[in-house]
Amino acid sequence: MKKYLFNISGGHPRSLLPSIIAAILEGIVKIAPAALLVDIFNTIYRAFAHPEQGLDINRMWLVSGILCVWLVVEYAAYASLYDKTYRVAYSLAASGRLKLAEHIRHLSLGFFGKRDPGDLTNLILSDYGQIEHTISHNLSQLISAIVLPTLAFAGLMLVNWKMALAMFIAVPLGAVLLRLTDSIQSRLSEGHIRAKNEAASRLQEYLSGIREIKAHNIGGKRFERLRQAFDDLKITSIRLEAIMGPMIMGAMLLARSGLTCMILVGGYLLADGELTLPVFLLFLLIGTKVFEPLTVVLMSYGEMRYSAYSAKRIMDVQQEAPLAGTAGVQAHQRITFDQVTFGYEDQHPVLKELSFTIEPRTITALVGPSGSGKSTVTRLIARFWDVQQGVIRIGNTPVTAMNPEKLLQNISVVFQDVYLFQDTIGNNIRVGKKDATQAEIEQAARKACCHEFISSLPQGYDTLVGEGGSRLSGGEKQRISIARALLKNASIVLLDEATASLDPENEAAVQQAINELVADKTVILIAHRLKTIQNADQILVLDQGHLVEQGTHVQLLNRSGIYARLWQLQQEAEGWQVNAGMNGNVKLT
Ligand SMILES: Nc1ncnc2c1ncn2[C@@H]1O[C@H](COP(=O)(O)OP(=O)(O)OP(=O)(O)O)[C@@H](O)[C@H]1O
Repeated sequence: MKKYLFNISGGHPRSLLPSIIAAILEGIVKIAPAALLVDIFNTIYRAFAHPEQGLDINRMWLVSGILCVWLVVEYAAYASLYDKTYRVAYSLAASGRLKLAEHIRHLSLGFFGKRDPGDLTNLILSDYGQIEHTISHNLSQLISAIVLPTLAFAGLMLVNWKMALAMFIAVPLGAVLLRLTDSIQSRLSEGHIRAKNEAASRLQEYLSGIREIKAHNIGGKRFERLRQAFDDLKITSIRLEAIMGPMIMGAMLLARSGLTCMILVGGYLLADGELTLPVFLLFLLIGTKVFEPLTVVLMSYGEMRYSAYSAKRIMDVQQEAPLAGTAGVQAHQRITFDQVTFGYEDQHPVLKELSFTIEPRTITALVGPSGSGKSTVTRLIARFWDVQQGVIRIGNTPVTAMNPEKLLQNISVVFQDVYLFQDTIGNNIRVGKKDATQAEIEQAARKACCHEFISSLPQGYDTLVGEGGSRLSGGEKQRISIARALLKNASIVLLDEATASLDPENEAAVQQAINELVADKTVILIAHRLKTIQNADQILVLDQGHLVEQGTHVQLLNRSGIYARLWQLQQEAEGWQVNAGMNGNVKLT
């Protein structure tokens, strides 16, 4: 129970205290009128036993009056309970969701490789939703189910212990039966959450890949994966209800069988004269009232177990260690790779014993075949992952000792696939510097050659871009991301050259924007077209994770190695021209 409360409260069980106290008070308020009912029974019984005295109508008025006033007290207790539980439930879930999202941001990107996006979405939305429901509904029911029977048991023991024992004798048996189902429930909940995550991931894949699905006409196949995921979800949902339902029902009926037991015992005690009729009626009345919350809580037992599993999933992610490091970062420092070996999976290194130095304020180009590890080098400098062997230093400090946030303040990254937030263009540029003024934003946009096209839009910088920037062209998105980087003005620039897929006009604009960005910076550039890096201070040639050549453009050409071969190939490709004849045939010359 303690661990359950600890987990569902996100490690802050004290925050549940107001709602627990409110639930206990509400339980007491609910059971208290039972004592008045005894008095009414007695008054009526006396009137029947001694007809000559008649019914004490004044006492009936008095007790009814107190019961009326008590309704107001009950209302106040309910209102306080609702206020406390809903406030706590929604506050805990809201702050927990944000805390978790913030925590995830501090984890290495390796964490995201292990989890599906649907899994993480469900974790933040659905698992917290489950906990929200448990705190707002099930927790007060659980407290009622503990408080009411306990108080009733204690009180009734004083009235007639045999009847009290008979009434409650089966409750522990029901509880034991329920405990026995715990491991089955956990396994079923786990399977259900897994199926839910898979369905969410497949749905996300289907929706985000809808363009490719249409273009390649693969709807049927992809839809099959989606259908399969939803089928699995249906099967696990039915299995969860079909197996757990009868078990919970069984426990519930077992617990309630105490009522029958009590009626039998009461019959014998009445016959022996050990029990008076009013007391017997009192037991009957309280019996039905006490088993009510117990029944309700047993009906929600499955939900509570499910939320315990949701809470465990959340706690597991919260316990993932964020990237460590506290050291600050100085601008314009040398970057050193010293015998660096790294693999996304431990057994498969993609960079092998890599050593090189990048001097401040120089341009280093990374060249090599696809999959040789160029992007990985840039990701390691930004510490998206930590290396397994060797060390990367900026100045004399290993990046693993640096505070990841401070490190990233010193780095501008321009990816090939630009992601824009669903916000205005101005705010997308402001990502580079939170407190930037409109003038600074426009200045950065001018340098990045995008001010003109932004100004030509009807709402200018206030134009909303679609999700991921879907309403802008590739070149426009590139320039906006360069404007962001210009505004950030970090001393290290990691650049994935992206001009290859642009039309000549956009390419020239993006190239001009890049030239503005890299001035006086330490630049690490992933180069796909070698003609753009002839003036780089050094070129590192990677092949299957090894550094195979290093030097300037001229030095590497003279070595007649891989770089010279790649250069030759690209020169030949540049010489080709596409001539489309009148008949539409395409000819390479
Ligand atoms: N997130 C990841 N998880 C697992 N493996 C990865 C991941 N990213 C890249 N890899 C693998 O690491 C290797 C190096 O990839 P990397 O992206 O660094 O190469 P690259 O030289 O930049 O390739 P390209 O020029 O095609 O972009 C490849 O074999 C790739 O499949």
